[in-house]
Amino acid sequence: MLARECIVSAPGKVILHGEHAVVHGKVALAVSLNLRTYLRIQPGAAGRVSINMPNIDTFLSWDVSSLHALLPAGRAGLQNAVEPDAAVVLKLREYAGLGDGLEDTRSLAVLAFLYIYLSVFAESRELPSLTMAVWSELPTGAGLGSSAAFSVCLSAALLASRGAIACSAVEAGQTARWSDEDLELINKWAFQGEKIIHGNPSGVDNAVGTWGGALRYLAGKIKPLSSTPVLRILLTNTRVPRSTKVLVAGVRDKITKFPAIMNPVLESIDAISCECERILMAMARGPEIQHYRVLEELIDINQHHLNVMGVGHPSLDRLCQVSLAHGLHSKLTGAGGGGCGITLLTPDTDSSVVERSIQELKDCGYDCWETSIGAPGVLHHSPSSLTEDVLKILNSY
Ligand SMILES: Nc1ncnc2c1ncn2[C@@H]1O[C@H](COP(=O)(O)OP(=O)(O)O)[C@@H](O)[C@H]1O
Ligand SMILES: C[C@@](O)(CCOP(=O)(O)O)CC(=O)O
Ligand SMILES: [Mg+2]
Repeated sequence: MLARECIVSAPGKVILHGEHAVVHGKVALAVSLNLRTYLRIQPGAAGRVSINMPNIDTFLSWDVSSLHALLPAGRAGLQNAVEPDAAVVLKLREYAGLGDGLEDTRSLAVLAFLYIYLSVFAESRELPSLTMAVWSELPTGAGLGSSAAFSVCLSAALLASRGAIACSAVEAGQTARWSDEDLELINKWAFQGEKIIHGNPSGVDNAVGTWGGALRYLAGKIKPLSSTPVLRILLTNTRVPRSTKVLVAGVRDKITKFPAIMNPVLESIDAISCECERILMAMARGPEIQHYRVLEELIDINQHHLNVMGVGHPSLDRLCQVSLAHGLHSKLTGAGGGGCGITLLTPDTDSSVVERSIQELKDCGYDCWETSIGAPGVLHHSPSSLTEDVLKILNSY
């Protein structure tokens, strides 16, 4: 059996407030980014499954017949995306030669692919031969949700290829969205991919990757923030590598060790997200400079909380100091421990201040750029809707 061809993309995200706390049932506010992950599935060489992930320098190929032995027992059906079972994940690790306990970039990506591929096709009589290529504009492991964009793409492309969600041809030069029902299913399976990569994800990143735009996320409940003001944000990548899985586990340990100390911090972050949402709504009706002053204070308080939770890093402290020297307020975004931070630009920020801040942050060895937020969620592409660069990369596998 050959897989159907399918090209998809999904955006990264920025968490304005609520990272980590959202894993423990608190509110997070997140917005999609104009940086995307692109993934193409093609009918591959007969009897082979090949995956090409140039961002992480990983190129692997297996015999379909050998993958059959890995099909999970007790198949739950496509609508009930099942939690990755530890024994199943261990079996996949052994099969792919990844060894137990390996949490590196490549292992997690390979496991996420194998898990979603085998689960999505578990009920069909045959496993399809296919070639997958994935390319991302997002930095990997930097807090911008590359794992979720990857998981959303995997889920959408494999479900479409299986015929479980709509997969009709997209007109030349165009992209298409899926129905809400299809998006729900994409999101469910992407969440399972995130579970492999993050261990214990909240689901906010895959929700943004699936639906795009700005949203409020609380314990699995997604509320689109329909009327938000246009916010100008600087993104800074400290380029300090870190793993979301390790950082999320560290926060959980701290909460277990010091519940009476950490729970009030989580409550406070929840209140920050709620206050931020209230201000954003008021700004959508008529922005005033005082609103920006409140947003700046909320950023500062939250950054202190994130440090208390143990997910700060000297590189992020430096970002906050450099930007504050120019009157700008920053906090980490995503899992922290390095990776990216956001800086709020306000209407009274002079363009020369922005330019000087960007230059000073670059002088620290960081990447820094003004971003645009609110991109569409997962998209189905015609090949001609892709830029030449992306098409060239996907076509080379
Ligand atoms: N383009 C990609 N190709 C392959 N794997 C990817 C890609 N982008 C992300 N991943 C997977 O996601 C992981 C990074 O996820 P994570 O630590 O959550 O950081 P973030 O989501 O902030 O980028 C990588 O280790 C890798 O397994
Ligand atoms: C820390 C957390 O809140 C966000 C992680 O985002 P990222 O993987 O660092 O992009 C974890 C989660 O919500 O699953
Ligand atoms: Mg992630």
